Amino acid sequence: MNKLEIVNLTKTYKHKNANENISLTLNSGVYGLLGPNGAGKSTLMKQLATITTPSSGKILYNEKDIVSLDDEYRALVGYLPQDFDAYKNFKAREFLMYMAALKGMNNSEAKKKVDELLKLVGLYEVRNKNVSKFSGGMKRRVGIAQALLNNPKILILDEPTAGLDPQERTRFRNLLSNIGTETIVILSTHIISDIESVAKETIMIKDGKLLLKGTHREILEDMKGKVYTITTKNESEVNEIQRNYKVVSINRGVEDTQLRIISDKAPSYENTKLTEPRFEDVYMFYFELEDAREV
Ligand SMILES: Nc1ncnc2c1ncn2[C@@H]1O[C@H](COP(=O)(O)OP(=O)(O)OP(=O)(O)O)[C@@H](O)[C@H]1O
Repeated sequence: MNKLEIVNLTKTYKHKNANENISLTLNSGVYGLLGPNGAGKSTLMKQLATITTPSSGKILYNEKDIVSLDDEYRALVGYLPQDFDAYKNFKAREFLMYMAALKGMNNSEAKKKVDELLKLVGLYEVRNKNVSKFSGGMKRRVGIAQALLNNPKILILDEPTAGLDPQERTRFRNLLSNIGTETIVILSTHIISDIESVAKETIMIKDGKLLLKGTHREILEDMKGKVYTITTKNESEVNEIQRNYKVVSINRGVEDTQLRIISDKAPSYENTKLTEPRFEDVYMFYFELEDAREV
């Protein structure tokens, strides 16, 4: 069994609820945590990683409260914080060996694991280079490697793909699909395509509250009948549509302009077509345009 239960979790900072009454059950597999800035993703992850304690509610691992499991629980967790920064004066391998020692691994076990992970994240060739010389994406990969040192049963990754280039992102996705089978992986991101390709379920939060949790297919099913394309040659119509609807994208062609919009009711413009929802539409439906544009 590998089960995390989050029960009515609330975290209050001063007078603000960063998380409010969140209840979720998670089993092995990859979960994508999606939400705009300030939604409460990092706060939820910090509580799962025991970096911060809940104001109320509880977290159970295999039916036991993680507070009472204490170090036994921590030994099962790998965590990549959002603001992860490897100690700059360390070389990559040296840093991972140091982290392995902190996690209580013996030297020969650590050497084997560190080299394995350096290869896995594609940093083996540069293992003896100073982390300070690394790009943002390479530093992130060091962070991912340190989170994997103890073969975690629960892997918490706060924006793991921030700063990764497309090639690094693909490598990361492949890596995740290999570890996801026996580990509970929770990853937060603003990048919808990360979630589309690796997550078995998506958890969406906004203003600290759980909006929905479901498989890709379930979430898209809910959006059916709400996404339309409108094609027009009339620029004032384009402006009017932008004022009145949630617009996911605008394609300006030579002849005409096509808008992709979200609406509960069919718009009455001449060239309107109901279309199949995509994940970016879901994001747009629940969150705001500025975030959707980051995709
Ligand atoms: N230590 C803290 N003290 C006070 N308020 C905090 C603290 N940490 C988070 N908050 C507030 O709690 C809310 C949720 O923050 P959190 O960092 O969890 O969001 P997030 O979804 O991870 O955002 P982002 O995508 O920008 O990282 C925000 O309003 C934030 O300002």
